[in-house]
Amino acid sequence: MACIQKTLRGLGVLRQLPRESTVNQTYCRYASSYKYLQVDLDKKTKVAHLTLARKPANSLNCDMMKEIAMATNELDQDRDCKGIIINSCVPNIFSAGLDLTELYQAKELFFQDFWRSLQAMFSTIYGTKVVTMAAIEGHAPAAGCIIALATDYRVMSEGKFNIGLNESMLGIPMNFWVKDAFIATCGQREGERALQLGQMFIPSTALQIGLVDEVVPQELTLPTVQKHMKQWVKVPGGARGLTKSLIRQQAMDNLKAKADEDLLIMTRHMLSQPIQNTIGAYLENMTKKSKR
Ligand SMILES: CCCCCCCC/C=C\CC(=O)SCCNC(=O)CCNC(=O)[C@H](O)C(C)(C)COP(=O)(O)OP(=O)(O)OC[C@H]1O[C@@H](n2cnc3c(N)ncnc32)[C@H](O)[C@@H]1OP(=O)(O)O
Repeated sequence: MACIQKTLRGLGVLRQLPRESTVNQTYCRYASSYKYLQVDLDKKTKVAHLTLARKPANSLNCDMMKEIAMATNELDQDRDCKGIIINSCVPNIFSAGLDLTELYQAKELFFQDFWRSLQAMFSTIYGTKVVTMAAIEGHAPAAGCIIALATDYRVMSEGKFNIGLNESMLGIPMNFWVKDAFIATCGQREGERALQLGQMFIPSTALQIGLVDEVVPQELTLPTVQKHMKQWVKVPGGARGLTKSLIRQQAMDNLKAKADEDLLIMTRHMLSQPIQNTIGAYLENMTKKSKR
């Protein structure tokens, strides 16, 4: 917890977090606190479900990313929470990645807030001591994939879904902490290939390269994650949590140390005319596609 708070403070996000909620004995303590999430903590199992709930595609706008960081931070501090399952209430879409409508023609100040919120969302999930798992019941491109990469265990549904980091296909260069998270999960060779090509993977290939840990029929995705979570939370939390920190601390420290530099580089790239043109064209295509 101290580690996450230090990082969030470093990223300038902690001051935006709400004060710790007052403890009450309700079953779902967090249920109505968020606009774009449903957060339910089961005090018996000590497992929370953090459900992404921004229709139509769970595209991640600035406020939603802040909410995800806040909710994860709140659960991280809750003695009644040992595990967080991230899933989606949008059929066939885990998350469509960053909200491109907010990135298009963004003002610099807004973009900075947006990018810091992305950094905070990732580092809060990546750095929490509690067990985190993703139930990926549909598409998970770009920042959707980044949320999944931040967790400890990923189960994806069979089907015509894609997961991966397609940024270079959008003309957008990869940044260091996303690259590091991908390579930590899939290895150097896959990283070199997949990130340069901006490759998206169908579930079976994602499984082969280690991007997800299991692929199951869609209706079994959440139950499978719940089954694994039950096992993981039985491991003594102190030892497991410290082991997790030991493994992830270096990446957390790097992100904290280089967050401002990352922001500067991404501001320059993302607000540049060529990338703005690409995002504009991409949005136009999506609008045409959904009118068809
Ligand atoms: C950009 C910075 C990069 C820097 C590199 C560092 C790493 C940064 C991290 C991440 C970068 C990103 O996340 S960029 C976003 C990339 N996302 C995508 O490329 C996905 C785009 N969407 C899709 O491919 C598809 O929508 C889908 C496969 C997710 C689902 O397809 P489906 O056919 O089921 O649905 P529709 O395409 O009709 O979409 C429904 C609805 O949602 C809107 N939508 C979808 N995606 C986005 C989005 N990313 N932002 C905003 N809006 C989105 C789409 O327009 C439809 O809207 P309408 O119904 O209103 O038309």
